[in-house]
Amino acid sequence: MPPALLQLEGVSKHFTLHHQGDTELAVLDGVDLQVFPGECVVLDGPSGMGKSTLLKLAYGNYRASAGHVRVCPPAGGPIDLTQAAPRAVAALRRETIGYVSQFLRVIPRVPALDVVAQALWAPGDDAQAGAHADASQAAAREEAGAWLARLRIPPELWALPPATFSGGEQQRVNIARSLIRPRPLLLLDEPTASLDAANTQTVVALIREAVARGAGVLGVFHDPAVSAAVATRRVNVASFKRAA
Ligand SMILES: Nc1ncnc2c1ncn2[C@@H]1O[C@H](COP(=O)(O)OP(=O)(O)OP(=O)(O)O)[C@@H](O)[C@H]1O
Repeated sequence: MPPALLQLEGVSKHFTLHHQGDTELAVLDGVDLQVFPGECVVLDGPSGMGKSTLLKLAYGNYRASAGHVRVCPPAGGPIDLTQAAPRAVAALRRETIGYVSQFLRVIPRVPALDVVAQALWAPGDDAQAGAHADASQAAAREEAGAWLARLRIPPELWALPPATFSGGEQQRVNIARSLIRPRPLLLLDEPTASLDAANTQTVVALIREAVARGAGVLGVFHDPAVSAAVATRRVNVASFKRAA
């Protein structure tokens, strides 16, 4: 069996609510979970159980209160996000982990086409001049255009910054930006939440294509039909609760 792309071992996450007398909120406890290449693990469980929190732990947005969160990059051994330096986390996010949330973090004044194409540029490309950087940026923009077209963003919007786009348009730009680079591990937090039926089907197809090329996917889907269409395995987050 190939090594796990993501391995959570004995992971707990508690929040300290400082504005409520430092009350401890225990959200996840004893999480043992692995994601392997070529599978789509769907996280189930009632609202507020900790599904998004688990994805944020796997992306390094939240630091685990206990345990280990290991991500395996294409070259080299696993890296423990609970101990990794910020530079190592940034490299993992660039090359190994794709994360789609419901919201696009809008970058002011950057056209939608470049918001997507930038995910393909080599680090520093945007600061470099010269024929090589120009050619690689042109190729990245061409590929970005193909992704935006597939996700039905009209070409007249490509040159505009997405700040004024509709919620569904912003979400599709976000999906294109997060998936255009074929990273091995994808974390998807309700990626179809504000999409119409046609775009939802496109995203289902994109997820299946990623799994078929060997990516490992860990996702949360509000729509049971989407979840059924992509899941190869299900894990109920309610099982990661401390016994009362
Ligand atoms: N940064 C934070 N600070 C304090 N509490 C938090 C924080 N993030 C999440 N929580 C709490 O952790 C619990 C789990 O939240 P989370 O968003 O992970 O649930 P979920 O299962 O994804 O819910 P839903 O299905 O409604 O999206 C909630 O009670 C939430 O209030």
